Amino acid sequence: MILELDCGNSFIKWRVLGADVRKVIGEGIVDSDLALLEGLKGLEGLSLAHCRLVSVRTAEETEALISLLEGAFGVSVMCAAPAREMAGVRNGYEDFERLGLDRWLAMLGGFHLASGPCLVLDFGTAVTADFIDGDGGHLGGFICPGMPLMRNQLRTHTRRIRYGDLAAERALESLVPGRTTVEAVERGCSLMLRGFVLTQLELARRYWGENYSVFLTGGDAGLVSEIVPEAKVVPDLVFVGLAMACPLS
Ligand SMILES: Nc1ncnc2c1ncn2[C@@H]1O[C@H](COP(=O)(O)OP(=O)(O)O)[C@@H](O)[C@H]1O
Ligand SMILES: CC(C)(COP(=O)(O)O)[C@@H](O)C(=O)NCCC(=O)O
Ligand SMILES: [K+]
Repeated sequence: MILELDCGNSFIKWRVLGADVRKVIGEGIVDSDLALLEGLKGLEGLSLAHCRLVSVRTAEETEALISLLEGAFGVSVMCAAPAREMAGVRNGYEDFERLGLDRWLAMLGGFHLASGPCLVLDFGTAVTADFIDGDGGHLGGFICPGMPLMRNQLRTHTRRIRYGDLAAERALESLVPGRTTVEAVERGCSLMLRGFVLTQLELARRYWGENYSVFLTGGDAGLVSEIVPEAKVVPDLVFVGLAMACPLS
């Protein structure tokens, strides 16, 4: 079995693949290392032969997680590392090591699935957009605050914006002008995301006309998917790239 981990700024996404790697034996989204261990220990018959991981956390946090996993399961952990070029994609950053590894892997996955020009949009703590040309050249990208950051900035820096998670979820059932604070904020932030997405699509059209693929990934991809009907929603896009960057043989 193979354990795959995507350690983002807010959550760790994990899954366990079987001997037939097309079979997902278990998966989850957790907010701490300990919750990850608990989730894994809850899997019956778990026997890990390999583990591969991508992290955008600090080296210290990532190393702590790796020792925890090595101690608990006796596996060695393979980590995705920055590269100038991989699987036909050329990193477009001036300093290739500075490009977020989750972005890099999602790009590898997207270009592999599209075999052509593509726009990769990831909706996590931050929202990122990356443009990959038909020849695999990364043209660059954009980073802006994601839904959790936008709403928390408003909650933190104003005195009268306070509401709970359940109300937030309900508020997003519609996008008409809000009549309560929670509706006004949640829908306002959701429209900011949609505006960002529409601008990215415009830029993609300027580069490639109609001849390009769009991929949506990250926990909040569902907030924008209806305005991009042509997009492929691929929740495990980072894992697709992770398998390419950390092959087992
Ligand atoms: N099952 C889930 N658990 C936690 N967050 C989720 C879940 N499904 C969707 N989300 C949304 O995903 C967002 C986090 O996205 P994610 O891609 O995990 O971020 P990051 O990679 O930065 O940790 C949260 O704002 C939350 O609204
Ligand atoms: C942009 C990010 C914060 C996104 O992280 P996420 O929202 O997925 O947790 C991450 O990819 C990162 O730390 N990147 C390094 C900076 C850069 O890509 O330029
Ligand atoms: K992420």
